[in-house]
Amino acid sequence: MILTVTPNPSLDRTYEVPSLDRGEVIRATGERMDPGGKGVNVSRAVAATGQRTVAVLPLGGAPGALVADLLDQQGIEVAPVPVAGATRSNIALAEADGVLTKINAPGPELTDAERELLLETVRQQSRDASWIACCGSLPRGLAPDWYADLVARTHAAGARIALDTSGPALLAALRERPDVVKPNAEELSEAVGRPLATVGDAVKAAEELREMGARAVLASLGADGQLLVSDRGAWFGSARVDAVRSNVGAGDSSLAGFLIAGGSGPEALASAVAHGAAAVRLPGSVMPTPADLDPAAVTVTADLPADRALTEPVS
Ligand SMILES: Nc1ncnc2c1ncn2[C@@H]1O[C@H](COP(=O)(O)OP(=O)(O)OP(=O)(O)O)[C@@H](O)[C@H]1O
Ligand SMILES: O=P(O)(O)OC[C@@]1(O)O[C@H](CO)[C@@H](O)[C@@H]1O
Repeated sequence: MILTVTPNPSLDRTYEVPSLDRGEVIRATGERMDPGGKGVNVSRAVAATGQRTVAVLPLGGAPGALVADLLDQQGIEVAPVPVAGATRSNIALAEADGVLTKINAPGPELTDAERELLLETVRQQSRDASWIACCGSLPRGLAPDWYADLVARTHAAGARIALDTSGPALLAALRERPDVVKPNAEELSEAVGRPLATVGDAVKAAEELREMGARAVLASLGADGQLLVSDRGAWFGSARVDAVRSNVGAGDSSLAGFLIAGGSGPEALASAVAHGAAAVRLPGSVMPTPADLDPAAVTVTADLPADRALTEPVS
């Protein structure tokens, strides 16, 4: 079973708009609602493959009830932590030319009792977990070392940890040796404090994250593909996508693909890339089913294209 932990889930509301004109009333041409938050998306993607997953998440207020309903409709097993504050709503504005603007709300502040209940729920659910994916930003009330503490506790109980977060929460948790971390290019650049212009720059940064404690680094580089750096070696994977519809949750879909394929080595990287490529062909944060995957379009190589310039360099 793959357990996911999303301390700050969201109701994701996507509006399709012709274009963004600041200061004007913009009439949306389409709208959709998805249960969101990075770990929630990982659970949705794992469940789409038929594997068992449980999502641990605080839920509160009317948006929280809606998230619970949407997850129920999708058949996702949830271990909810009731909280007094309302679950946040995150807004995505998708323009006709493909540009996506996101507004992520801070979310409710968790009380001491809610924080304890969240940890206790993770502890109870982690008994049958092969992997625990800890994902997303931390809500107010959880200190930056909250993930570090969770990694230390769950490692002691024998589960493997995948971590997808950023900033101080990522840096603190690295010290507890998570089994894999999944930064995107911006998060990787921020963690090492340098710009990334080439695949080689990303490889060096991933190696540095390993020196800081990560056992493996699965770095997602947007349209350029993904990189896996571990004690077994380093590989680069990519897949061509002709029509990108939405990249919301593509990283989460990738992490799910990586974990369901065993969570290490080139086969798991190939699965991560296939899931990322399939996710961007789908609208909003819809997660791919096995029928959406095109494994034949994926290339994985140990011959790293170090000099290749990143399509979207991070400055
Ligand atoms: N434009 C694209 N063309 C082809 N593949 C893409 C594109 N954008 C993303 N992907 C695939 O999806 C993966 C994840 O994308 P990205 O690096 O943007 O993740 P992310 O920033 O973590 O996303 P999120 O936080 O929304 O889940 C990429 O590594 C790649 O495999
Ligand atoms: O604010 P965070 O926790 O960093 O990210 C939250 C979020 O942007 O991540 C998911 C996509 O990866 C969305 O479902 C959700 O809205």
